[in-house]
Amino acid sequence: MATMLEVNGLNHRYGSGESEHVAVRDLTFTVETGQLACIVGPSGCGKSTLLRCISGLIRPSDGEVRLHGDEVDGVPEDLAVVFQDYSRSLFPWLSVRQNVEFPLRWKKLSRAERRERAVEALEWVGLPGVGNKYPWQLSGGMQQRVSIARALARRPALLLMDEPFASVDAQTRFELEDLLRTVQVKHGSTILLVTHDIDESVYLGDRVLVLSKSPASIVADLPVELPAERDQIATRASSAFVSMRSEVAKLLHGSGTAGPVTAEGAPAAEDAPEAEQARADLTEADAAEQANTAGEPASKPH
Ligand SMILES: Nc1ncnc2c1ncn2[C@@H]1O[C@H](COP(=O)(O)OP(=O)(O)OP(=O)(O)O)[C@@H](O)[C@H]1O
Repeated sequence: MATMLEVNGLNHRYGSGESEHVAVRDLTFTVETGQLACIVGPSGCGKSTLLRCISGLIRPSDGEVRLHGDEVDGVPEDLAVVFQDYSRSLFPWLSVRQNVEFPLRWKKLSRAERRERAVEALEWVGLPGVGNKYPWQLSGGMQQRVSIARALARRPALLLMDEPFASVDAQTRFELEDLLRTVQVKHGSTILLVTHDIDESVYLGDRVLVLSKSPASIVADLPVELPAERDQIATRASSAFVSMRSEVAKLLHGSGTAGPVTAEGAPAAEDAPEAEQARADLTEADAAEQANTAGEPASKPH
């Protein structure tokens, strides 16, 4: 399998002197073509900073990022990003189809080709026939599907997703997770998805990269040994899923002492404090993310 993304010795510092803050420390990893890699890390560890460096939105203090061998220096044309906050990334005054078509304006495509791609991408995400509606006429989950369609319509070499399902209800989240895996398997997309939800990282990923607390460094790079076809109920109840989720929780908490998690998802009694702490860290991260989505490029399609 060819390598799509290479991150070599990446460091990023904000500020300088006394106010210097190291957000990312010495990150090195690759993502292979066609892989869905999940990055999971605690709140504030530097996940978004890492994605900003990969997407060329900020220049790393040290190290390099390569996309299909080319050094990233500015936002690559064949990279797309899906953010958590769909309501700020879709243009309310454009129809759904026009939103999906919008970033294609910069590609050498005729109007008919742009329209064709938009219609096709909306079909991929299960939204045929809504092209003439406006985003605000759709549910939150549907709006996020439109954001995903807009990213896919560009046929990106790499799709970056920053907590893409953190703002929708649990049922919709499950549907969108399944949609993403279906689209990825069907179209061989290469995806790097950041989340602070352990279960989501294991359910979605072909691989899970676990980050440390701030500054982010890689604690583990784990292959997900689950069948390619996943099911929200059967997969999550399987022993392979439960054991991997427990391993990731232990790594995230950093103690390495948290014990097994029961098949029902509750930590085994003697290990409850560690596992619960890991979960609490992540719940806190969820709350912080919901409360503060500032800092992401607003109203700008990617
Ligand atoms: N522009 C900035 N200037 C200074 N510090 C920043 C800036 N952006 C982020 N930071 C700091 O860098 C650290 C990492 O932030 P980042 O947003 O990358 O983390 P994160 O893991 O994505 O957080 P969360 O899980 O809450 O989304 C934090 O301590 C944050 O305060």
